[in-house]
Amino acid sequence: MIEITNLAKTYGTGDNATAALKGVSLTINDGDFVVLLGASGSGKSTLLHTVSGLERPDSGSVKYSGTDITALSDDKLTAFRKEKVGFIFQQYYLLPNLNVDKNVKMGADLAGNRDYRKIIEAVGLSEKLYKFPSELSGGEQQRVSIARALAKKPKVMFLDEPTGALDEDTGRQVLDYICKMQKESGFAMVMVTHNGNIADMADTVVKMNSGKIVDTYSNQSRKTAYEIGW
Ligand SMILES: Nc1ncnc2c1ncn2[C@@H]1O[C@H](COP(=O)(O)OP(=O)(O)OP(=O)(O)O)[C@@H](O)[C@H]1O
Repeated sequence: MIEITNLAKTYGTGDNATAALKGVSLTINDGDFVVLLGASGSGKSTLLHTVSGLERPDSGSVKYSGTDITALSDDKLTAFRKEKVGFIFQQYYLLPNLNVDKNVKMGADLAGNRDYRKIIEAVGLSEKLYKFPSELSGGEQQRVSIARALAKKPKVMFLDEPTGALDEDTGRQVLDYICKMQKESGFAMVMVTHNGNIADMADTVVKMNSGKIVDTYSNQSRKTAYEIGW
């Protein structure tokens, strides 16, 4: 369980100050799929970054099963990110000089996971094992980044606009892969998206405005990537 309490973060100072988070509290249960919605600049990415330990908040706490990651030293926070969380971003951050196999192996090595070829197969890239990122389509590159994140066997997966750069067909395919993997592995997922339809796939939907949570609701049942509008 992740307990987020009174999280606040301001960028810049004086006339340049922007309060990106103004006291956000939220509980994320194990295995939950949470979708974060809100207008541009409402604080979604800042929330994702502070909850995942990529950035430090100014105040408030983020407790993973009781451990407050905001109180960890830099070294311990880095170790926490390596061991516990996975990231999938709109930009894929693949290493251009490593082939598909090696890019995914990098994630797998962090978790001592020798079974990572199965994940490459599950995202449908077994045929592309020795291709370099520049030789792949956008959707294929995104699937490599998903496979790399999954290979870490994270407890929580953070996704920032994972389908933002993809066409509808590829976007649905990628979301379907992610959800299948989530069902199998049982990790929690927190996804930022501008596509409001994806909210129908979530357990919990959180709406942000101006650095605050303005609405939270749960869906009775989750739709699949092929059942939602686009
Ligand atoms: N590194 C930064 N330096 C200064 N201001 C920042 C920084 N990162 C974010 N901000 C500001 O904080 C506010 C919240 O930004 P954030 O990226 O969290 O919003 P968002 O809801 O994710 O937006 P988008 O949907 O456009 O990605 C915005 O006003 C933004 O300009």
